[in-house]
Amino acid sequence: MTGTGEERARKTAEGLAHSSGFGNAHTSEAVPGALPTGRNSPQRAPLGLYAEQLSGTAFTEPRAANRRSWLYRIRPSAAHPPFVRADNGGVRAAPFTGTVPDPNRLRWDPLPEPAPGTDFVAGLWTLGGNGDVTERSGMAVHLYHANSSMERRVFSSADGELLIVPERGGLLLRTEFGLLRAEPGHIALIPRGVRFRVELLAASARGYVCENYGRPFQLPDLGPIGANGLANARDFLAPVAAYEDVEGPHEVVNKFCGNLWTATYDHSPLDVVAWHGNHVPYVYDLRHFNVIGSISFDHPDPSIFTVLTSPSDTPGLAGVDFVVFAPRWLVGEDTFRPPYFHRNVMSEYMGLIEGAYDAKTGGKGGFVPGGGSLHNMMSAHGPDRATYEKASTAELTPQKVDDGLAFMFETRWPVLLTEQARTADHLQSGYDDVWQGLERQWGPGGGFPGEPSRP
Ligand SMILES: O=C(O)Cc1cc(O)ccc1O
Ligand SMILES: [Fe+2]
Repeated sequence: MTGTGEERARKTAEGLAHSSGFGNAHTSEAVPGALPTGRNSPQRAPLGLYAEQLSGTAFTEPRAANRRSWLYRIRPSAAHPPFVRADNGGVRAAPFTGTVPDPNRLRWDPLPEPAPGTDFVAGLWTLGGNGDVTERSGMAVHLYHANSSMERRVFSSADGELLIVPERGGLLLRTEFGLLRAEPGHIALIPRGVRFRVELLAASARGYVCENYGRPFQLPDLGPIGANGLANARDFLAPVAAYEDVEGPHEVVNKFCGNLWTATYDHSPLDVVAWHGNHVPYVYDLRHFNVIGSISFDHPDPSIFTVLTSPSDTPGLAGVDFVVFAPRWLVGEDTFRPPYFHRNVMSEYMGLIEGAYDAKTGGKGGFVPGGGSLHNMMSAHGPDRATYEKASTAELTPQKVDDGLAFMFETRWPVLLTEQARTADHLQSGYDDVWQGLERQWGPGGGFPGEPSRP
């Protein structure tokens, strides 16, 4: 092969084939006849392959929730030497007990430049989270900043599902199920336990990861919205089978109960020639999100922007929701149109993929792409002063909000910080100031010009 790794990866990523539909019973074979028909585990799997089941839910979970796939591979995953502990780098896991839970509103700038040769795994940096990996509950917020492709090395998390949100630089994900390309503006969803290698499609790559320790993400119910809308199932793209038949050492990095472990296989573990099932990775282009909103008055709660939800045992209470603030029209009459002032029992981590967010000022020291904010349980937040002043006096003509793409990981439990997040140089100071100067309007002479004030 010729060309740089980056060029090779880009060529491979072009024109990828997919199998579409969230939650479908997908089937795929890279070689005709590799996928058995009529049964999962024939006495001898076709073409000398080994059959292996990968279970994402307990065998006995209800059919609607059950996730599993059958993989037909050159060597069974079981053929490996012992895993040994590896350096955790910037990766941390729940329970997050390293810092005192902090009720303050916090905001970070983007991660600093990584050292040369930092791949996706080495570039992972945990901000915080909640729950407990050993109990399969809660979530973690990670960020990544990488400048190198993974080589002869794959990663998987036994602790949770990985929802990857690229902000800068495309990723080619070589998974056990085949190839996916995730550019900024897309999300990638890697189910628990699925092995994958990340190759960069640009000189560097930056983004966010929600590690969902709880029940797998699913599309939210639509209730009165009807049978269509928000994220449509057909826009989620699974890969088609594509296998590597490569001998020689390959490092498998396994995140298990919070620590990184590594074992060296003597062949590529991405050797799946055919597969079928519904425990599969996906990419989804957030531009396909069908935004629903108010066409009369008032600002609806952002739950209408839910792309994916990880339910808990309590109906309507998510372990974590992934919510996107995509381009949309605002037409509400007599309405304060940006996000309202609020205190929320849920905790909100927000990131910005591009442009600006309509509740916050961008630019240096503001809410910027690659940065993030944390508004923990019951912390008071909402539009900053500049946004409030502008929106409360704006002329309410129809307005297109299309200068940014923001998202939120909204979780049922407070997000507790890692020590590295609490002490990071890129933690902004003075975030509280954005709500300073919201002067009283009540009282004689107060109120808006031309409107009654208290006598
Ligand atoms: O705090 C935020 O910016 C997120 C958010 C957006 C919105 O439209 C309503 C509530 C909310 O928490
Ligand atoms: Fe909020």
